[in-house]
Amino acid sequence: MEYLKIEGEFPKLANCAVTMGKFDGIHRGHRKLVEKIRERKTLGEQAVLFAIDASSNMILTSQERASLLEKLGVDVLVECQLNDRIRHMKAENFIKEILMGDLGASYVVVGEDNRFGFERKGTPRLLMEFGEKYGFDVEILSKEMDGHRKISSTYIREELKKGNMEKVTSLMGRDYFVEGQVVHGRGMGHKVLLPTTNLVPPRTKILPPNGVYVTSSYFGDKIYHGITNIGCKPTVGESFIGVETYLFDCKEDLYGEECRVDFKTFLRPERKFPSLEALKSRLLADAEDGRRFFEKTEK
Ligand SMILES: Cc1cc2nc3c(=O)[nH]c(=O)nc-3n(C[C@H](O)[C@H](O)[C@H](O)COP(=O)(O)O)c2cc1C
Ligand SMILES: Nc1ncnc2c1ncn2[C@@H]1O[C@H](COP(=O)(O)OP(=O)(O)OP(=O)(O)O)[C@@H](O)[C@H]1O
Repeated sequence: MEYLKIEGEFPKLANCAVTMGKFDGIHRGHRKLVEKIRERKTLGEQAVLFAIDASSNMILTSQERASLLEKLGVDVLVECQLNDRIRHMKAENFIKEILMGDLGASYVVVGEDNRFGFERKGTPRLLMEFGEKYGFDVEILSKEMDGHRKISSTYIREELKKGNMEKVTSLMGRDYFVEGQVVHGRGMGHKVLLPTTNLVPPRTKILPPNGVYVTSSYFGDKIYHGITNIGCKPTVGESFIGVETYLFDCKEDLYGEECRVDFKTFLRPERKFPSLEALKSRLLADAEDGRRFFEKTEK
């Protein structure tokens, strides 16, 4: 996949099947659109996703989004900040200059409530009108629903903030995850408590509430189940919010390895314990809860 981060001019492409939007999370709705541009590859078109990039509070970092889109078969990811040029461009000019002019769109697919251009005046209907006039295909998709509510990045962020990981998984069609390199903690874990892997989550990423979660950690193809604390370890005091996992039945040294932690369910809020012994007995009870979760789901 070509990953183009636009600073100024757009690239000149041709014969493209394009979808566009903010695309944070690549949730089930987004994937319907990606599937459509992928299908058009059989007609010799390139599958192009035009994504407006936000810089904070993201479900996925830009890099995580890019690697998911690559796996889903997108040929070109065009990523652009919501800068003054884009913000102030009239919807008609956005279609003519960027979609038709730069991206050479022969097909455009968006969701039924998609808005673009200055004052968000661009609509699916406007795209249809231009498509008919200038000869490119336009498809408008109905929204993928969760009961009566449309699936959206906003909805997923709300559920993430509540720690409702089961709902997040169902809306995304995949578990929420945090990726990073295993770094050294203060070493107290394996000396006094339990051995753990520590990750520093990316700054731009939205995190569920501080607390303990049942998780699966991936190191390449290798998977370990476990329990993860998100927080600043109030019992011992840490200055930043970390993601710290106790992996079940793991004897390996994993420092320096790249890891992805998938979140399954919330167990309890993070707490300040009166002693490390009290924390340790809670951790052992949490681990039992975590193991029971997997015993149930893997039956
Ligand atoms: C599953 C899990 C749950 C945890 N829960 C808490 C907690 O509720 N309160 C707390 O202060 N620290 C909690 N911790 C963090 C411990 O304090 C931490 O493992 C210990 O301080 C070792 O940190 P270190 O690796 O930086 O030495 C938890 C850690 C794990 C792995
Ligand atoms: N549930 C859905 N079903 C089908 N298409 C969707 C769905 N959600 C978004 N889309 C479409 O995907 C593209 C990108 O959507 P975008 O990320 O901008 O919106 P969103 O997911 O609703 O997020 P937000 O809550 O930030 O508005 C748009 O064309 C949009 O209409």
